Amino acid sequence: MQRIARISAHLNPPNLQTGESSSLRPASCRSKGGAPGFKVAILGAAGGIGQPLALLMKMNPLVSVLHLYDVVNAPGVTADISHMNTGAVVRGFLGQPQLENALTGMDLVIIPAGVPRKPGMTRDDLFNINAGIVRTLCEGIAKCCPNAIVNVISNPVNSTVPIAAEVFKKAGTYNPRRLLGVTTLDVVRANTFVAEVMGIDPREVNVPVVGGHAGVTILPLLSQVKPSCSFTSEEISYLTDRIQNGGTEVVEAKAGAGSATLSMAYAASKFADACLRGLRGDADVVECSFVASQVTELPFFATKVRLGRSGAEEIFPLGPLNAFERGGLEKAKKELAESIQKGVSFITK
Ligand SMILES: NC(=O)c1ccc[n+]([C@@H]2O[C@H](COP(=O)([O-])OP(=O)(O)OC[C@H]3O[C@@H](n4cnc5c(N)ncnc54)[C@H](O)[C@@H]3O)[C@@H](O)[C@H]2O)c1
Ligand SMILES: O=C(O)C[C@H](O)C(=O)O
Repeated sequence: MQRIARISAHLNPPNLQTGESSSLRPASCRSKGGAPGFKVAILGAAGGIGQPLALLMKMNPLVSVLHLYDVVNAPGVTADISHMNTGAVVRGFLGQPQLENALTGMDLVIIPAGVPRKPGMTRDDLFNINAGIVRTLCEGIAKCCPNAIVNVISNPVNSTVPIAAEVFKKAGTYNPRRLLGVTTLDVVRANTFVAEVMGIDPREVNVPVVGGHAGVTILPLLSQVKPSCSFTSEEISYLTDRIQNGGTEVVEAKAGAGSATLSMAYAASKFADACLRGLRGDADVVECSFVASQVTELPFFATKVRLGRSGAEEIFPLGPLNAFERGGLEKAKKELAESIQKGVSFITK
């Protein structure tokens, strides 16, 4: 029987629509669902972030089912990823008519769908295209998997998270704990750049990065770095600037070919894994995320959050800030307030 399975894998090409193997396969080859675990969908799975993120989620032992949705190329990416001999069963979904099937039953939905920046653009320049994409996808989530945890990657995150919240409110499914803007790349960069300056292993560094995910709204709290470090004012100025402009550094280096994709897929997979560990009931799963918050007067703000079975179960306060960070916080709040309002108005106007 095993020999038949091996031969049939070569003879039966994947279904061109979905990337799943065709019905010509013998019953002995039916996908049975692999190991127990969580069901995860990636929306925008054929993109620069989506593809390496799909690869990393297929490698995650907590994932039993992986749905890959895109408006282009989903079957090819699905066929490719599905050959990896890891536990998750992979299914592909192509185009709007297949969105509902992609979302039904999902525990976690990750959204990297949308256009990336080119040199000279701000993240806010992406609003006109990405706002509508995020709205449509979130309408699908509200209908098909209203209890899923949602990780929003599409930029501008400072506006797309409020858009998602308003879509869910309109549908009557909003649970602020389950809507999480992904700011992990800021922390990943901060850890890397601080480790370079201090001459230590980046895996041992933890820099809280709060606020939002664009320019001055990205606020690294260098006074709270673990292990505790002291920096000169020159180092603080260099590190703050590099962390706030890390995205632009990559956009310029890629010279028109997009923005961060590989480091972002790493960051998104790290954050998704934390969400899944929280869903499993692990204790003390803490990551920074842009969430509905009462830490400041703004309705959304990124801080450390504790992830649990129902999403962001505890939102940590900012902790003690030095004068430099207090100044940065005021600048961040001013820009964030406008970006949040822009997202809210997109749905409510
Ligand atoms: N949060 C962060 O830290 C962070 C980091 C990097 C990039 N981003 C953002 O992530 C987004 C994606 O970046 P990328 O480099 O992967 O872009 P990309 O253009 O390579 O991929 C985007 C994918 O989205 C798909 N898509 C477009 N409309 C869609 C729809 N309606 N439904 C489903 N899929 C759709 C495209 O077909 C494409 O495959 C951008 O908005 C970018 O700015 C965010
Ligand atoms: O900079 C971008 O446009 C993409 C992303 O937000 C990043 O920080 O790399």
